[in-house]
Amino acid sequence: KESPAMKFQRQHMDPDGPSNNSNYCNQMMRRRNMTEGWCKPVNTFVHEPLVDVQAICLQGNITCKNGKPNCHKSNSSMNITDCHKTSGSKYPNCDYQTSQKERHVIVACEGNPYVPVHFDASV
Ligand SMILES: Nc1ncnc2c1ncn2[C@@H]1O[C@H](C(=O)NS(=O)(=O)C[C@H]2[C@@H](O)[C@H](n3ccc(=O)[nH]c3=O)O[C@@H]2CO)[C@@H](O)[C@H]1O
Repeated sequence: KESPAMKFQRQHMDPDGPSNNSNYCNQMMRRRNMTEGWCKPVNTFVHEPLVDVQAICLQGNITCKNGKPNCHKSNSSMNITDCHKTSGSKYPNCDYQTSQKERHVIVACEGNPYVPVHFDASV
């Protein structure tokens, strides 16, 4: 069974990216298995070293969107790519818009070791 930490890495980590090709999201959403059963509507990939994203758990503690107290906001902005399902996207042909951004990242952390398990937002 995939752990929450490994699920976070599968869904949100791409240190080697971004390739600024407009097909990045179409490729990566499939490759990371987020187009099975449905087209996941929104997904962000973070293009920073895993250790830097794990370090967010030690940074600004804030309330998550769901009201839980275990979210943390990165001190500095990070290289990310937002993938948004297009209006024309029809399962199983999931189609995404690829947007490269520099944003502060907000993740939820859990466990021991205390690591990212959920991507909450970017600001
Ligand atoms: N405080 C917590 N503490 C611990 N765990 C917590 C906590 N909160 C949730 N989980 C868990 O996380 C799991 C999960 O998949 N949550 S999810 O909301 O659907 C994820 C969102 C995100 O993937 C994506 N998105 C969204 C915006 C954006 O900019 N970028 C972007 O990528 O869209 C998704 C839907 O919004 C679920 O098991 C839930 O129980």
